[in-house]
Amino acid sequence: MSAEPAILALEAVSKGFGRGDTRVTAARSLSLALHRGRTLALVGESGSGKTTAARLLMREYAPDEGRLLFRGAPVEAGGLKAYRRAVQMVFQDPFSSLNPVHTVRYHLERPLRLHQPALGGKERQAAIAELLTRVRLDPVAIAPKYPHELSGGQRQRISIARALAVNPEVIIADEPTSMLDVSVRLGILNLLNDMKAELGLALLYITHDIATARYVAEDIMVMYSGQVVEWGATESVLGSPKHAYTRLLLSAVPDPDRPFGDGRIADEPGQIDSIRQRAALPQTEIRTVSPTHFVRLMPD
Ligand SMILES: Nc1ncnc2c1ncn2[C@@H]1O[C@H](COP(=O)(O)OP(=O)(O)OP(=O)(O)O)[C@@H](O)[C@H]1O
Repeated sequence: MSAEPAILALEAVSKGFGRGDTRVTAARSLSLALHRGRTLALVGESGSGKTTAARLLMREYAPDEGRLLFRGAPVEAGGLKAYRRAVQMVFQDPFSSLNPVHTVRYHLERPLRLHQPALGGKERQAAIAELLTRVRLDPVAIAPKYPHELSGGQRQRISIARALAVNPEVIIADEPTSMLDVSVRLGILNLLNDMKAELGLALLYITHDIATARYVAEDIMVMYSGQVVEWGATESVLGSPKHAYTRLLLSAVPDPDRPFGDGRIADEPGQIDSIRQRAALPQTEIRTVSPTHFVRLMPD
């Protein structure tokens, strides 16, 4: 955890969908805070509420209860433009997040035109080259290409460059490597780590893969059924997990000493699901906990 004030925070936020018997509570009194130069990993199985948390942070959903705070204050209507620039998202699917009819240059030109209208043509081209270099791509070779001419890893690098084009303070990366070949995942995670360090970004790294969370995040939050069951410094949470569900997620990693060893990363959602079913973790045992106080709610 960091002593610096949070750039972005959810404070006791709840969000549900549907009505009556079919109502799903996707976030229950969820609190989290993102700090400059730090990564928070949000970990949990499919359906635990990770993407809902991301959408609440992106202001795609309004909370039913609780507050979103940006630099310590609620976002007013007048501050929306600054907020949209400051908080950027990198999506899971690099294949659908780029427009197939436009070149890489176009994808980077657009946010630059929108958020830095004072840049002249030459300056804008220099900014595009700088962005591509920053994400470790060759500007001359890559700028004129179309998305179908790029690998999945290269596309995800373009998505990251596009997010960086507006000088964000926060990047929310929702499963940014899960659709990529195992061989390029580590490169993308390293790039996100480098961007955090070089640009002082606050990162929210959403994943169902606890092994990669350990690799990129200073802090970790484990979600189950819409609520946080455990959080803290990554090394202490994963080194000595207090909650049975955290231990289950850890047990799905084939070899904790070699999380990237041979490509057997535990990133199949079904794998976690089946472990939960085998252990018969009861949904009813999960109750709302206070955002700063996490206890073992489930039997060991
Ligand atoms: N727009 C929506 N309408 C109705 N239900 C929703 C909506 N979005 C999410 N849910 C439900 O809320 C719960 C949490 O979903 P969410 O997508 O946040 O989980 P997740 O942890 O991100 O899962 P995944 O890893 O599969 O993306 C699920 O039960 C889901 O079905």
